[in-house]
Amino acid sequence: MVKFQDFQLSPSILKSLKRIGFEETTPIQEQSLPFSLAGRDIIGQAQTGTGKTAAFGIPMVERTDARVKAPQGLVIAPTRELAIQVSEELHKIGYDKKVQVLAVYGGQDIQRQIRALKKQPAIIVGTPGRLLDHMNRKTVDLSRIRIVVLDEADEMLNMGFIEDIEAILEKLPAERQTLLFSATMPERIRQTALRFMKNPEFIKIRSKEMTVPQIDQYFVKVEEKDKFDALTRFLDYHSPDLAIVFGRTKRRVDELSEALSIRGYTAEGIHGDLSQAKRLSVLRKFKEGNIDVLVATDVAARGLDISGVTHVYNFDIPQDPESYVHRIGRTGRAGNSGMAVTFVAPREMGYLREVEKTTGRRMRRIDVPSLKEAIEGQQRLAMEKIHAAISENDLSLYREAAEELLSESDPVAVVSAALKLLTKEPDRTPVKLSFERPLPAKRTAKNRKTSVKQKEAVNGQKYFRRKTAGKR
Ligand SMILES: Nc1ncnc2c1ncn2[C@@H]1O[C@H](COP(=O)(O)OP(=O)(O)OP(=O)(O)O)[C@@H](O)[C@H]1O
Ligand SMILES: [Mg+2]
Repeated sequence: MVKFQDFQLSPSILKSLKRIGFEETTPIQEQSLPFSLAGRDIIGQAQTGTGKTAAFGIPMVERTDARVKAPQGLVIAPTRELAIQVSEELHKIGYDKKVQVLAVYGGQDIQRQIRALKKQPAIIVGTPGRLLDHMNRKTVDLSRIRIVVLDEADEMLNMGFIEDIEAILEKLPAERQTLLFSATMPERIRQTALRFMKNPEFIKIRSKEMTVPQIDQYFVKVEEKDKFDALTRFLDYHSPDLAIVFGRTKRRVDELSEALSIRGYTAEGIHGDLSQAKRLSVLRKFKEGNIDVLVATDVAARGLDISGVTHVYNFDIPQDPESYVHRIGRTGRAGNSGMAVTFVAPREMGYLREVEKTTGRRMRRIDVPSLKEAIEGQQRLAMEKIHAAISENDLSLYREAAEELLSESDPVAVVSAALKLLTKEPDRTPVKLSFERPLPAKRTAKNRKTSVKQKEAVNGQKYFRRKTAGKR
């Protein structure tokens, strides 16, 4: 058991960590801190939800000098929501050291950001586009940056972002420290990364699987047209506390959240075409539990740390294995357990096997729950509500009415009626979803005859998707 006290950290940082409730290090923190605190460049790879933010946040706060009136630390993150979240965590770690942290991201009033940047915060967390915007306007001074972090590094060095990242890194002082973190790090991206680093230490937390063991992973084979009814069956049967449903496109997300609402679920969607205010308000409602189901594109796949997410449903199978790892990693965080169910159209089995090959873990096949199971799931929920009401409430005002009911009818009939009223029965209101073509078949052992042309089509599409992915 390694504690933060075992490292050479400033007393003010130890005090902040204690306030946050961090005492023991996670493996990535334990293994990377000796190098990062010594000023070394690092490529750090560790599973989702295992504390990579603090692994780079601690050395970053440690290396900033609150007396120097200039930004000294820079974190670049792929989405606005993640930039905000990371800035909040850095603020907590730097609280007792009085380190100022500012998030700059698109969709927020730029004048306001310019005013905040004038105060010379010690640490800036930003999305690439907005950072470049400030650099071009000369409203940010990066000449004193001593440490830069690419969070979700493989995504940042991929096609959608690489040019922006290069443009930003070029302008930073050469003698800076560079840290890269992600749960995934494909070899070709690692090669790209080396271009920006000085003799980096590669720290990979050794584990058999790329995903955390406490996420139960399942797949269900289902035709495109049957997917929505299958999803509602699962939601009824599992009755998740908080669930995220991932869809492939923005249109898909809009239609799914609409359709779920029609069937009585509290669901809302999040994707890159919504206003920033809307994105943030949806996310806030989800965190507070005012929405049970968040429907999202991959914009919510990486880095977001929302406690209480018990289930992830891949309504559409992700196109590449890395995306799968990050999506399901929204559950099972910080040692909690979770469940992930991936919907696979029959011709998409090749993608599933590819995911399994990358993660090193097999998904178990399950069937769509029956109507009976779906009702049972909701009944269980109603029963839990009754149990909770018994233990948490003063029911004395209800006793007389209860006794009256029981004297008039069969007790089992009374309770059955009460349960029925409390149970959300499966709803089959017809809904309309646009047909979304399953991914093109992948070459698998069984399917070796796929032509080169078809393979190129797959790759071409992948490239295209990646390119547009940058504009989320
Ligand atoms: N040393 C620690 N002790 C207890 N909890 C921790 C510790 N370090 C981090 N956590 C908590 O673990 C959760 C996950 O951390 P974090 O978001 O940094 O994970 P991550 O590795 O960056 O995941 P992802 O790959 O999804 O971005 C957070 O809620 C964080 O507060
Ligand atoms: Mg993270």
